[in-house]
This record gives sequence, C-alpha cells and structure tokens, in this order.
Amino acid sequence: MIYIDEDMVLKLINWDQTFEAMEVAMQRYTENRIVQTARSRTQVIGKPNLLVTMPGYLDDQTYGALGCKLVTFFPTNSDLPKPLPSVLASIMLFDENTGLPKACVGGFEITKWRTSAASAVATRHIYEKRFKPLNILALLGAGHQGRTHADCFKHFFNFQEIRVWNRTASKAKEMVEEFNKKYNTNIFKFYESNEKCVRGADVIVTTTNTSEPIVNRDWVKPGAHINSVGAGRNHHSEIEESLYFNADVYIDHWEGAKTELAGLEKIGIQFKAEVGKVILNQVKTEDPNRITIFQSLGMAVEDCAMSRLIYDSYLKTKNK
Ligand SMILES: NC(=O)C1=CN([C@@H]2O[C@H](COP(=O)(O)OP(=O)(O)OC[C@H]3O[C@@H](n4cnc5c(N)ncnc54)[C@H](OP(=O)(O)O)[C@@H]3O)[C@@H](O)[C@H]2O)C=CC1
Ligand SMILES: O=C([O-])C1=[NH+]CCC1
Repeated sequence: MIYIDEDMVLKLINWDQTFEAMEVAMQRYTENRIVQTARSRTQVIGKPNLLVTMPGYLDDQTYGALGCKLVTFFPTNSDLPKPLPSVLASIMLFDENTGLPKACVGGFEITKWRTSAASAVATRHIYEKRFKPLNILALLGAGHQGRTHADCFKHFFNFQEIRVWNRTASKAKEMVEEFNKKYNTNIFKFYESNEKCVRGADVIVTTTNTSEPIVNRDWVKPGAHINSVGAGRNHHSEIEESLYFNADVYIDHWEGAKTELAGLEKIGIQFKAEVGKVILNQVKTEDPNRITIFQSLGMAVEDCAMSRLIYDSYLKTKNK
C-alpha cells in the first residue's frame, strides 16, 4: 500500500482537475452511480472533538473509486500551545475488485481544495450560468477553508472586489495583505463588520464554526448566491433561519441532509434539489431576484474522486 503525504498531494493537485472531479462526483450522484451513507460521528467523551467516517463508492471511468475518508474535527486544536488545524483527514483507497488497500492519501489539503471547488461548481451552475453579475465576493471566515476558497474563487471567477471578514479581525487583515501581495493586486479588502461585508455582495461564502448567524436576511441583496460551508452547533448555523424561507436552497446530497440538516427540514424548509441536477440542467432558479443558497455538507464520493485523481497522478510521476 502506498502512502501519499500532504506535501505530495500539494505537488499533484490543481484547481482545474479538482473542479472537474467535483462536477463529475455531483453529476454521478444524480445519475445514481454512487453509493454513500450519512457520515458516522464518534465523539471524544466530555469534549466537542469528533472522529467522522465517510465511506463511498463512485462509478466513473476517470474518477471512480472505493474509499473512506476519516476526518477529525477538533475545534479545541486552535487553543493548543502550538495550534493545529481543527479539521484533519486521511483517505483510504481500496481496489474495487479485491478489496485490497491501494493507498492512504493525506486528506487535509484534499478536504480544503475539494470543498472550495464544490462551492465554485455550485456558484458556476446555480448562479453564473444564468448570466448573473460577479462584481463583489464576500468571504466570511479567514481560517483554512476561507483561505482556500479565496484562491479557488480567484482562479475561476473574475471578481472586481473580494471582501474578507473574520471574527478575529487581525486574521482577516493579515489574509488580505498576504493575498494582495500573492496575486499582485488590490482587490482583496478587509472588512471589520460582517454586515458591511455582506451588503451589496453578489456571492457570499461562509466558512466558520459559528453557532449564531453571521449573515442576516436583510443584508443579502436580491438575487445573490450564498455558499454556506461551515458548521457550528448545526450545519446551517451561519445564516439567519428566516433567510432560508426566502431562498432556493440547494444541497450536495440527501442522505447527509436528512440527518445534518434535519433542523432546517423541521422548521419547514424544503430543499430545491441537489447540485447534480443543476449541472445536468434538470432544475434551475428562474427568478433573477431569488436568493440561492448552496448548503454544502461535503460528500464521501468527492473524496473518492480526489483520492483517485491524486493516486493516478502519483503513479504517473513514479513511472516517468
Ligand atoms: N462543507 C464541507 O464540505 C466542509 C465543511 N467544513 C467546515 O468548515 C468550517 C471551517 O473549517 P476550517 O476552515 O478548516 O476551520 P478553521 O479552524 O481553520 O477556521 C474556523 C473559522 O471559524 C471561525 N469561527 C470559529 N468560531 C466562530 C464563531 N463563534 N463566530 C464566528 N466565527 C467563528 C474562525 O474565526 P477565528 O479566526 O476568529 O477563530 C475561523 O475563521 C468548519 O465548520 C468545518 O466543519 C470543513 C470541511 C469540509
Ligand atoms: O465533508 C467533510 O470532509 C467535512 N464536512 C464538515 C467537516 C468535514
């Protein structure tokens, strides 16, 4: 069995293939060419820390794989004397004919890249495809996901302004300085207030652990698109609940939504469709003034597609 570590993953990964892998995973979901369940959660007694398992099978010539991602979600990691990321992961890849383990692939970078690319896929198909404006992007959260989303959205879309807000303002400030330098631009702007950051934005991305809303209904302009990625007490805590009643809400998969978004269903929110249906042009939001939300949970088959991609790329570099 091969071990592909995080440094190697970073050498092999790129945005265009990651985007394609996410599109394929979401599309195959809708075509019933995948198997996955809601993820299991094992909690460390007395702590908020979780081990989460995400097994899946994806049937596809290029991205198909049988795998299982093991994710640890340890919010207390940021309080350590030497802080560690709160979300860490490893992905096991198996031979689908023999069941033999083929590889263990570092899942930290993959989780950041594939989640960001899934948001980009949702933005492209739910929002951009309808010729909607891409002037202002608001990023709420400057943690690992917030930063990778910034890279990803800079790569795929031509926003004139990318606003950044974070609970700890100094981190948003640092990120803005770093990203303006990295891309030799001045489009990244620091925002002290989440309200000001959200008002007027065409696309909003939230990547925080908050359990209280950071996006209020009245702040979001008609027709805007939101990618809600983070999870607090619930996986839908970042957005004021009343906003869901005034929006078309898209999800990535129903198995996860049934458990992790049960709170939304309980208050009467009906999900419009999974993103795969939008990619396949089976569903769309007709009203240009309707707010759209992609409530991203993350799918095991996204990780299967990514580990297959990285595994194949790794073998190619070894056989050169
Ligand atoms: N949908 C999906 O597929 C995936 C979702 N996730 C989720 O994305 C989120 C972010 O992950 P990641 O970037 O790796 O984590 P990080 O620990 O790197 O970042 C956490 C972010 O949340 C902010 N935050 C924490 N508590 C609060 C609060 N009470 N109010 C406002 N902001 C808060 C932090 O701000 P500060 O700097 O001030 O601490 C920071 O910006 C997590 O909830 C994770 O579960 C992760 C992977 C995949
Ligand atoms: O899909 C994923 O890997 C995760 N979603 C929430 C935490 C990790």
